[in-house]
Amino acid sequence: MTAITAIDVRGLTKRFGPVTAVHDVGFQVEAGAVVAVLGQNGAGKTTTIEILEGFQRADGGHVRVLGTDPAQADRRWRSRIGLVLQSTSLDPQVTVLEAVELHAALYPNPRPVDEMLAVVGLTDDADTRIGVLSGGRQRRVDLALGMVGRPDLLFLDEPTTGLDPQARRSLWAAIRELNRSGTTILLTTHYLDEAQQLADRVIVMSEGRVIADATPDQLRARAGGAAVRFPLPPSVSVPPALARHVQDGVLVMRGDVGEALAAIVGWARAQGVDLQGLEVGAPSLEEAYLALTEPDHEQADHG
Ligand SMILES: Nc1ncnc2c1ncn2[C@@H]1O[C@H](COP(=O)(O)OP(=O)(O)OP(=O)(O)O)[C@@H](O)[C@H]1O
Repeated sequence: MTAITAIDVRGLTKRFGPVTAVHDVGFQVEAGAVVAVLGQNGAGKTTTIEILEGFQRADGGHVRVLGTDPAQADRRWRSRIGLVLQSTSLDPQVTVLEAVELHAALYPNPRPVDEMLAVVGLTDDADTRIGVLSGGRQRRVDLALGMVGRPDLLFLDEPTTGLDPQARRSLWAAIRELNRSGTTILLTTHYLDEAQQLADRVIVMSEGRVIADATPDQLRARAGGAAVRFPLPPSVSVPPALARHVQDGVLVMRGDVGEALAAIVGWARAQGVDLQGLEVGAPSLEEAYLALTEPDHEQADHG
């Protein structure tokens, strides 16, 4: 592919009756990048991505995907796009091998099917009927179908929702491998660790608008300086001055690290609390994301 910009969106708007689902959205995705689109339920992610995939029409704005307006796209364009949708209905009677072979036949230059099965860790399940696979293994089949056509651009909608940690890690490895081979990837996820692991850039949507477009590290840096974190052991209670910094069972203090440490260490010594698990570091991507999308989320600055 010669174009440098795989996705170019400007002033994109989409309304459903009185609801403006997408409002003046703009972003670009460079060829070769992995970009994650994050946002709460109803933020407008699916609508935006379905417009990029050519499944919905925009009401306004400029959209180019691999240099083409998806609303006008032809089969050749479609053969350069891979899709892993949130839910796929596969024929439970066909085997894994058959499903991937059938799908590969739709593309002009597919990957060898056995190689594809190896990448997603399904070699041993090649002859298993899809209906008897676990949910996680079915998700690997979805991924194999999305990747087998050697797409220039892959849309991944919540690729690892519901998978166990090992399966998620091996799917991340498969996604990275595909990206290294040159595929641009746009993914949606509700897992911040997934975005941190995979994405070069994160686009955060809220109420139909883009509210942040930056690298994960930039978002973390924007969320404030280092924080001191201490996951509270069960049944340990903290005094009121510290209690207001507790979020989901974790004591999180920002601001002057020395002061925060002194307060925690002083209290822990007095109470005989073991400080195993105490950490000092930049805010996690999850903390940065929550600060952006939930304005009331506690931005604890101790004192
Ligand atoms: N076909 C439709 N008809 C009417 N309203 C719709 C339609 N599709 C989406 N919406 C509305 O548009 C807004 C954006 O929805 P969208 O599905 O794009 O959000 P999302 O960020 O993908 O959410 P989720 O994380 O739940 O998938 C919501 O208010 C939703 O109710």
